[in-house]
Amino acid sequence: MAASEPRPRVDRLEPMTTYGILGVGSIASAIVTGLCDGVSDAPEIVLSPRNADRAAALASTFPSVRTATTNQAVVDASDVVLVCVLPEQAPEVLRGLAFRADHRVVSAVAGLPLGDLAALVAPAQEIARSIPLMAVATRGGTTPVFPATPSATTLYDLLGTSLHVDTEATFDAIVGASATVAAYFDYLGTITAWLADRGLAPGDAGPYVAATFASLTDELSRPEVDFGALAQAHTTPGGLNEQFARDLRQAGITDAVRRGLDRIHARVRG
Ligand SMILES: NC(=O)C1=CN([C@@H]2O[C@H](COP(=O)(O)OP(=O)(O)OC[C@H]3O[C@@H](n4cnc5c(N)ncnc54)[C@H](OP(=O)(O)O)[C@@H]3O)[C@@H](O)[C@H]2O)C=CC1
Repeated sequence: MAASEPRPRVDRLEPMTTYGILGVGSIASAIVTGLCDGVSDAPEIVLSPRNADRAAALASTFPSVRTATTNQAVVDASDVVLVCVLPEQAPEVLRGLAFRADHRVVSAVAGLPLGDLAALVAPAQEIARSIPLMAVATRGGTTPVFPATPSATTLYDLLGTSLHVDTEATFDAIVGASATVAAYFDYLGTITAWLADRGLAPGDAGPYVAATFASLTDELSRPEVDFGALAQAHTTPGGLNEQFARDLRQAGITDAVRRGLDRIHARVRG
């Protein structure tokens, strides 16, 4: 199945769950799309009013989606509240809202610790952090959740697979690891620019590099993925892949990646 083709939904939705979403940006749009696109019994979803154009576009595309007039109206109408605002916006947005004890809260906000989140949404008890990626739009996301509350695991199993994480420190390490995507594209961009500098038309260089790495997707899709074995499988002794990997290691790239991750982890842990 192509990566962009929506997967069939696994039917594990609790009956009558209404999702409320605070912050209708990129990740919220992906979640709404994954919950609703091609789904005949999509859940009711209530969107916060800010970013009205994006909310209106989702509401007009999916019949079970509507926009509330205030953030409090989103919370009042919802069983499960998804927090999808930016980290710096979250305390102010949540502080002004009244939650019920039976509200379930799932936060996508990177860097907002569970304890701080719990204080902001009190008296709600069932609270989880999560790291959704854009693949949730096609129900192909693997989403780390901490703790693995029923509402968080149900939601992300509908959107692909939930990954249950045991401690908040490990969860924050995954937040750090998820910050490596821009660097990955920068790496591919560097290879593309280098090829263009050596005469390949820029319009051909990008698609060539993209196709080279896209062709590896199947190898990444296996549940028992082993990066050491994959590296070995792509290495001929004395060959070009071996030389390039050695050059990068000797230049300190591996250590730089670890140091960068350490710095991100420290930042996420505050
Ligand atoms: N994008 C991603 O791949 C991932 C994102 N996340 C997390 O998800 C969260 C959202 O990220 P992302 O979707 O990329 O960010 P966006 O900036 O795209 O979305 C945030 C949205 O929140 C809205 N907003 C701001 N203030 C309020 C408010 N008072 N009430 C209601 N809505 C408000 C913003 O509106 P406006 O534009 O008008 O300011 C914007 O639409 C972040 O905390 C991020 O850490 C986590 C994993 C992956």
